[in-house]
Amino acid sequence: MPLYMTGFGNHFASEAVPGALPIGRNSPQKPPYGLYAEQLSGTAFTAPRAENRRSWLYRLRPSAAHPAFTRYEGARLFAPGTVDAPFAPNRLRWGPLDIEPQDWLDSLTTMLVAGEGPATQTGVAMHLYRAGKDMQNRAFVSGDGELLILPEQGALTLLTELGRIDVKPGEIALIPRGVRFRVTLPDGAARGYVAENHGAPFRLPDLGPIGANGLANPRDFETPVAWFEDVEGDYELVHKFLGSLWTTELGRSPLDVVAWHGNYAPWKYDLARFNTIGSISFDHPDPSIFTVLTSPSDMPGTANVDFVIFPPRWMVAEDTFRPPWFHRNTMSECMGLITGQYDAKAEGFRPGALSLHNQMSGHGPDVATWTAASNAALQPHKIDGTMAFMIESRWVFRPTDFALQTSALDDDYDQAWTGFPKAQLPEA
Ligand SMILES: O=C(O)Cc1cc(O)ccc1O
Ligand SMILES: [Fe+2]
Repeated sequence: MPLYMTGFGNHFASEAVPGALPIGRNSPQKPPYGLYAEQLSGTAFTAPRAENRRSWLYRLRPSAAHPAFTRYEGARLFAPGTVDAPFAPNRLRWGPLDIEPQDWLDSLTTMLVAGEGPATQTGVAMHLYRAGKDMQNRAFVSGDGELLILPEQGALTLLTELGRIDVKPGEIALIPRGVRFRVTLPDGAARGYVAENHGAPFRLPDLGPIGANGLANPRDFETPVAWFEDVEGDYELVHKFLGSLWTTELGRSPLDVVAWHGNYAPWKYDLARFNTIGSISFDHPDPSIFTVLTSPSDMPGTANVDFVIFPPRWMVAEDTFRPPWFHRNTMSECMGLITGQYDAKAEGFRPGALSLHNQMSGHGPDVATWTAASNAALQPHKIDGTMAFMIESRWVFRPTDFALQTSALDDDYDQAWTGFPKAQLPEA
């Protein structure tokens, strides 16, 4: 069982071998045991202290020691670029994809990309994974963004440079940009979502009048203690860089960090710990009250990407249409479902599915949901056994070729909003 240290963005210190972590300085002339000191910077050296993120790693060999990268030919559906042709403002929805025999890396399938991407450090990409075997003797790293991993089926073990994380459906994990890792599957197969954030690192949202507590509380984020594998021999490293994949042969495991300290580290979080807040009077509040994490952009209050969840919660609002209202939004909304049913869609949105409501496209409850909610007795009611999520961005999402061509694409999604009766005005 991996061990964890708690707190979002804390300055941690951990050693897998006693005496491996230098005390009182980052880069001694001779680190303990001949380890190599390496700084991993997740923000500019000069970022303000409250935003500055970096860790110091003490490893068996420097990560600089590797031959040149060449083009990686696996993971053919991962990061292949988006469609250049004019893209209609249609609402889109995809059913879940089947699990494949590949490992986690090769199963990654890019569906949507918002923003310009890694070259300008803006936007977010939505990938799906559907893996059937362990990653062995190879590791992956994204230089393009941090990876927010959302399991939907099957647990994952994330073996990272900074430690081991066990994560299962209902929990999420984050691998910072530049951290190397491999994935094994304790349940033999796994499926889920990955949001790759190309912009500013995710942080907890401000709470404003909510106060000092609530939503995702910092103490519930768990970062693993130092762990390493001492493996010599064939070992591949696949590196994602500017949207394409590159490979090199290391001859050793890159997961060889014996000790580390700092505040740039992977973590996991159990979504059941989210302190959900909602209306106790009337009206359906804006879903920003469900923000778990936010990546700000240069426009105040306008996220590069927000990660928002729709957890189990009580509905008690009076004289209110309780489900999400009809709306059009300058932000673009991509949604997924971990378990249960989503309260805006009575039908057709299954766990593992994905939906897209881009900037200014009209959406909201489907006809069945609208009919039921307009006539429901407004007793206190618990929405239970569900976990939907939204990746919301100020940038428009564009689909990949695969996303537009797969048979998982629902060719009838507009049907969700047909058949609404016309409002009846009083006779003049
Ligand atoms: O479109 C959606 O289903 C997401 C959403 C949920 C909600 O409660 C309010 C607004 C909103 O965009
Ligand atoms: Fe919406």
